[in-house]
Amino acid sequence: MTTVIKNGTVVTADLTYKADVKVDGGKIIEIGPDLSGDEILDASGCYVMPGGIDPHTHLEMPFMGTYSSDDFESGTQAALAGGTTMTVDFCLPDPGQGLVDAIKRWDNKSGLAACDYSFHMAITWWGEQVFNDMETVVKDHGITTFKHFMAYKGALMVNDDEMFASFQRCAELGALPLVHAENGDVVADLQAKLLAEGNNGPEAHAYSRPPAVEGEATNRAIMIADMAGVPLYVVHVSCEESHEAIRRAKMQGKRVWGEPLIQHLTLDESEYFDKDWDHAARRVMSPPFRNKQHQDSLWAGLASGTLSCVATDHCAFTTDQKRYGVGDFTKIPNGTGGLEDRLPMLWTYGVSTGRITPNEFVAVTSTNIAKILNCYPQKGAILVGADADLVVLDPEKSKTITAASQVSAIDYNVFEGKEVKGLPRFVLTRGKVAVMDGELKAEPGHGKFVKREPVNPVNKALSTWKELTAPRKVERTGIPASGV
Ligand SMILES: NC(=O)NCCC(=O)O
Ligand SMILES: [Zn+2]
Ligand SMILES: [Zn+2]
Repeated sequence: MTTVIKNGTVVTADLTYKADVKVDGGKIIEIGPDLSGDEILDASGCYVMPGGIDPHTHLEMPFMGTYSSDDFESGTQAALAGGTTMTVDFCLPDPGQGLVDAIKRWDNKSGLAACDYSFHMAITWWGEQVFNDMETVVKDHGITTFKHFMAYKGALMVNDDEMFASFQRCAELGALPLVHAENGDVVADLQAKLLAEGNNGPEAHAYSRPPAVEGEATNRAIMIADMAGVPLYVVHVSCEESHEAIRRAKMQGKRVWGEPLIQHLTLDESEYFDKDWDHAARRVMSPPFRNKQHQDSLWAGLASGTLSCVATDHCAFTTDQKRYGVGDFTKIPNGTGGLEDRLPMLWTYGVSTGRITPNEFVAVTSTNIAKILNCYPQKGAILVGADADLVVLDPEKSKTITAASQVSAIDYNVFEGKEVKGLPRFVLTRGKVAVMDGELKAEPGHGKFVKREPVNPVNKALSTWKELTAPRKVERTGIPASGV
């Protein structure tokens, strides 16, 4: 059966034009005027765009003594409700656990995904098995991105020598390292000091993670990636210090990409000073929300291209789970939600305000990450042959965000009360209509794993240049006899 999206304006990362889009067998089969088909979706007054790709989610993630409350079933339905048609989740091996073993757990969890998804693999410890498994993960499982936590000391954190070893392995395999950039040693010390002083509320979470610890770690990761001859992707860039490091690296010709979150772009540190403990704790995440100057820096990065993708880091804990940390802020599970709200919030606070253009909106919510993750143009494109992952966005449709009306399984929403404009009229996931006239019709189990190929052109260019400019032994004749 063919479906035609009619009378809309196609908006991609680089073009805006009037055309109908015809879909069959999960793929885009034709783009042009006056198309006919079995099912017609009227997109009058709407923009037809590639579905959002959220490169950073933690669904049913075991973390800080509990599990994040949105699983693949509720999380991917929330994603579709907001126009996101692909999520990339993090596979987390336990200490000492093999990487392939960890994938099995994530495969088991993802069976009820309603939209397509892929995985990043986290490097949570280092050893021969990890070194060997990395090749299997890339070649047999199509997971080509490896995350390194520079924070969460005593849990997920890896040290510089482990990171350097892993980055070099990524370079050999054509894979891409990712970093959570915060200096975990300094954070741990600051946490202990704050607690000892009786500073145990959620605001102390922000005090323990100042922008400087993020800036230092970002610089360090960039240097290590440069030494290893590999590109680098920095997740949840929240401040000018980290953005500045990425900006400088880019100007030096280094292949470094930065990912701000919709939360950091639109919510600020004043949330932690709220008198209501629950309100503040619900917003505890790492890195924490920052002030307006940092937000301006992130917006400028999106407009100028020094920051590349907007994600959510969706890691949703209920109020009861957050209360594990009453009396000790270090025990508040870190993470917030956003999957359902990323596109409408970015449209409202980015496009409607003139901070970014509609084409830039598509670039930072979909196309850029599809290219970085090497799944473009299967994903992130409106082209014949691409997957029919599409969002038909009505720029006039508005709503007030409330927890009561959300799809996500948690009992609050960090964007509660925000008025947003620019909502999906239709969402298609591989050709299947998951949002029909604004109503969610997602089908748990429809989602498929997206396998990715290693060695994208950036890795290849970088390794070619590194090899060409590598230090070389000087061949000499007439070397004098040793003085000994
Ligand atoms: N960001 C956060 O606070 N929680 C999720 C885990 C992570 O990405 O650091
Ligand atoms: Zn993180
Ligand atoms: Zn995360």
